[in-house]
Amino acid sequence: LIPTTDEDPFSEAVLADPLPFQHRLREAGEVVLLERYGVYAMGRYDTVRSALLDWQGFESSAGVGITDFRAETPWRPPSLLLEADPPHHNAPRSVLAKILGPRELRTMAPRWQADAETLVDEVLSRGTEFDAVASFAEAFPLRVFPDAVGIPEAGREHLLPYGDHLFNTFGPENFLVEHGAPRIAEHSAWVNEQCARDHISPGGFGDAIWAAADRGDLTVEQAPLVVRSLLSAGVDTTVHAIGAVLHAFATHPDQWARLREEPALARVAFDEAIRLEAPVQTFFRTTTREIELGGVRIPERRKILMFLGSANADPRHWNDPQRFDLSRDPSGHVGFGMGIHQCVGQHVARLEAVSLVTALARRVESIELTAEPVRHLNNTLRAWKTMPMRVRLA
Ligand code: HEM
Ligand SMILES: CC(C)Cc1ccc(C(=O)O)cc1
Repeated sequence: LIPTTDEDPFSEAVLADPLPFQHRLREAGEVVLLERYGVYAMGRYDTVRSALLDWQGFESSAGVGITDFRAETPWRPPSLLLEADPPHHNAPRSVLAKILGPRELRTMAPRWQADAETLVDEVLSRGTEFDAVASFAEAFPLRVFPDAVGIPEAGREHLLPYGDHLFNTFGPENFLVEHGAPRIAEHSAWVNEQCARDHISPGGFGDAIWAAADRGDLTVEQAPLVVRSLLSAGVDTTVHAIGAVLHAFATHPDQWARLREEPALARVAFDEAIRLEAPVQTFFRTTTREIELGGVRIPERRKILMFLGSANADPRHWNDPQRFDLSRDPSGHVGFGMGIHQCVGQHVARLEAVSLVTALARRVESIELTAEPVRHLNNTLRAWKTMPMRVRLA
């Protein structure tokens, strides 16, 4: 007998507060049939982790959204990394892994740290009360990342809405997808234009991708799509990850005090916030054969919804999972995925967040919320729209 539920994980209520649904999902079994969509779901840590590692059984090339690319034409050409499996996945992945690796980023660390201090000084010069989303979570990634990719200044306002719609399209065509549909052609046209070689300035990530094509590590047809991956995956995710870190510290003042005593804790704080808040909550895989899990026989070619946020909050694997605790070892969390598709940009994201948090910790004694923060709803992302904050200067 297959555990089933007729709940809608993409409803406004569940997207606004997914924890109660995730608890019911974990309790219902290892694999649960979501009747409303005819797809299967998994919310426990062990099950999600093993499915992510089994890329042969649970493939990405049919898309990581609810639609099966074999049945429906995707709204944009599939990603050569996210929506590809070995062997096609291999070359684009190894090219990006080299470009976005921790060693390559070492040259950017001092520059991003200085940019973060400049931004913090600018914001604090205007006062000690502000909206942390607009002033920091959105402002910092948009200040450093497009320049690091090497795209022109004009039109960067297309980046956030492009990514927001992309992440919505991983879910069903609900109110959120309808909201973004009218302008996505315009955002998409701009994003695709920036991936062309003549829009990329020398020295950045985009230039390195085109250099890989010159070397023959990529074809010239693949290069623009690999640049598109950076513009698709590298903006909204870091914006909402920084929002998650700031929200975690603002709601756990004792952990902010610990960070100020030991600034090196900024790195583990980033991963602990990603574990706890999981800016990327869910995505799908597609079964390539009949798979039996938890006594449930999943037919082949069925979509499986992986709940990363739920896995990161599973009490079967984590002690006191809802606590933001800098003395915890968050390694093994699935907030960046796991296995061959694990986030190739995580070091970029970590460097952005650590740069900003370190700059704040130098100047700010304490942070607190001055009003209830407001959620930004998205079918995939867990995000804040506004986060009213007050700081006390050191
Ligand atoms: C904190 C911010 C971020 C989070 C939470 C995040 C999360 C993820 C997750 C969960 C995956 C796995 C997707 C899957 O298994 O299907 C992934 C893959 C990926 N991410 Fe990130 N990401 C972040 C930042 C970035 C940044 C800054 C970049 C680019 C600079 C990036 C580029 C990618 C790419 C290209 C993939 C596909 C990798 C592959 O399929 O081999 N991400 N990310
Ligand atoms: C969590 C992932 C779904 C984020 C992501 C988005 C887009 C791409 C791409 O390659 O376009 C890669 C990764």
